[in-house]
Amino acid sequence: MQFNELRNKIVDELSTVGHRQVLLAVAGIIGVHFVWAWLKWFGLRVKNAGKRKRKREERQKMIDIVRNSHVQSETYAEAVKYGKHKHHLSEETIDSITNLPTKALLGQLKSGQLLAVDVLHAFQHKALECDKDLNFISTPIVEAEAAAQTCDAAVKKGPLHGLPVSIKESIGVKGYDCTLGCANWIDRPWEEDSVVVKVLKRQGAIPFMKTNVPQTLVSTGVCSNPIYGLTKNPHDVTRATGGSSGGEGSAVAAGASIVGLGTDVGSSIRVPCAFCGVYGLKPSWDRISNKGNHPQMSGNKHLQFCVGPMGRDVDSLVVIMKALLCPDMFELDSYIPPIPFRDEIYEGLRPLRIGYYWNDGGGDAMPAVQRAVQLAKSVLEKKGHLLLPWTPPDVQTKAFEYFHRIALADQLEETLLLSYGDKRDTCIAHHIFLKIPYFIRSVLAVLVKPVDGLMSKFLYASKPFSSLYEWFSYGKEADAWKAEFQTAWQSQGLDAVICPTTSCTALPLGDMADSVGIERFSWLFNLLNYPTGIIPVTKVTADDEEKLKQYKPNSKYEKVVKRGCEGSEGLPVTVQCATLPFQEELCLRIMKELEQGLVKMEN
Ligand SMILES: CCCCCC/C=C\CCCCCCCC(=O)NCCO
Repeated sequence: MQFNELRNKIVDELSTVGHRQVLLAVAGIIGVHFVWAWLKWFGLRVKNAGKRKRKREERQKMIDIVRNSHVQSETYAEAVKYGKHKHHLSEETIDSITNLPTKALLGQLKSGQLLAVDVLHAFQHKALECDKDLNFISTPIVEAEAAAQTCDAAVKKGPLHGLPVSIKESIGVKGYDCTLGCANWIDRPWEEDSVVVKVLKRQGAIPFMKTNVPQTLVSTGVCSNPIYGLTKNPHDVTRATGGSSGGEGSAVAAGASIVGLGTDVGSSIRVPCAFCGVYGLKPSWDRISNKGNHPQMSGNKHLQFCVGPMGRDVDSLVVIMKALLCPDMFELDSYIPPIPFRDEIYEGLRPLRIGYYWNDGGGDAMPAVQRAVQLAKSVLEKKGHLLLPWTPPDVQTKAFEYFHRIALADQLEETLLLSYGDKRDTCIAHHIFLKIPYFIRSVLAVLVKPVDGLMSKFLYASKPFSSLYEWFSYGKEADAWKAEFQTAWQSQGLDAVICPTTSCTALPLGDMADSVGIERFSWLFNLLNYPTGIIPVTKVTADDEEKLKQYKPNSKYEKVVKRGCEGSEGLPVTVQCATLPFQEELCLRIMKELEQGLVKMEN
């Protein structure tokens, strides 16, 4: 039959059926489509619930394996009785090992004064004990035992000989899932270690646990997901750890890890450092390899994610950076510029010009945070540097829009897909806003503006791109603004800036820490791609609490943050130090001087 004949036949047939029946048929087809899609979604939800339960059981089994290999006994003779691999460390010894500063621990491991196996057992023991209250372990790495034994038998000792390190869940470790707290990624174990894990192992480090993350990694307040649950802050278990490297922050702050690896695309190393009071470094893009990690958010070349160390002191960050910046890493990932750690910059003595601020044009940080910046300023002045007040240009206007529009360019579609058909954690509940068509969001932005200026700004800045041309043009505009920013920085002759990490200390769990904007002060350096380090400088005092009472909030955000900071006496307060791209060594130098100056002040 010819095509025309067939078409005429169909038209004839349809004309006898009538419009009503046609409409009914179309509605039926659409209905079946939706029911089918819903059934598929529902089936996935049921399947995912089962996968999550099994994963939790598996985690418990792994914890038991590690726990059961630890038989506590006071004497070595008893340990021998239990078997060669059982640990024989008393609580006292465990404390003395786990409390050592990184350099001292490495020194004792290298000299043979401490065995890698004992050090591993001490940290495993401490981690398992602390985890009961804090829940920072997503999974122990059981191969650590064999690695420590191999290390003890080795003749050649690497720079990180026997150093136990913790690894964020999203970083690839052979044989282990990178779920990001999403059931869809359960049972997809990594076939290979990521480049950073390979290099750390080759340098003698012993990865011994993977640490928890917020579901999808796109939460900077609360670290929680439906597989492994909520991670708590060791300084106050009713407060958030920050995210997304919250498991690392909690573990390091608890003393259960001396140093670990986190990732940061929009503050994820730095907010947990601030909330948990630990040291951290977000390097420039491409200084440290990202190859072999979970690819979430890695497709957006205007905002790339960085792997960086989080640790107990500046030395821990330095030893990890030195170990990673080696020919092995440059060979395993040829996209990384082969720039080794430059001791001459880290150990430099040149007096520096450092800008400082606690208001980026979007309101003052909380009083304790302002005091922390002032404290850092006076310590650095005593070290001989020139500190200048500086307000970075256009942060709350242009930069806010550039960062958020670029970060949300795909309307979080990749992120929402990760948790499709899965239970969604409350820490990412607000992501669903991006499913509302933009024209409705823009109306909402106008309506909420009088009561919540920040939410209104978020809603405006979530504007999607209508074409690739618009996306390319916007990228060029953002690059031009970055160049202007660099000019403003260089016109002051700045080497670095010191500013708050975020405007508050650790916020209470619940709605408050789930709210948007926690990454205030830190996202700027993702947009700019400037290396940024976090240094704990003080603790909230009674006087800060008094001043907080007088703090006049100018927006709903400041009101929320002020309320969250109430009752925070004793919580750690950090500052942030940023330098120009690829100046990680300079950033670490300033952090080290600050750390030394603060210790001197205490004594
Ligand atoms: C309309 C309001 C919804 C806004 C929700 C999103 C809020 C902020 C924008 C993106 C922030 C990115 C945070 C990324 C955190 C991070 O660094 N993750 C680590 C990935 O390695």
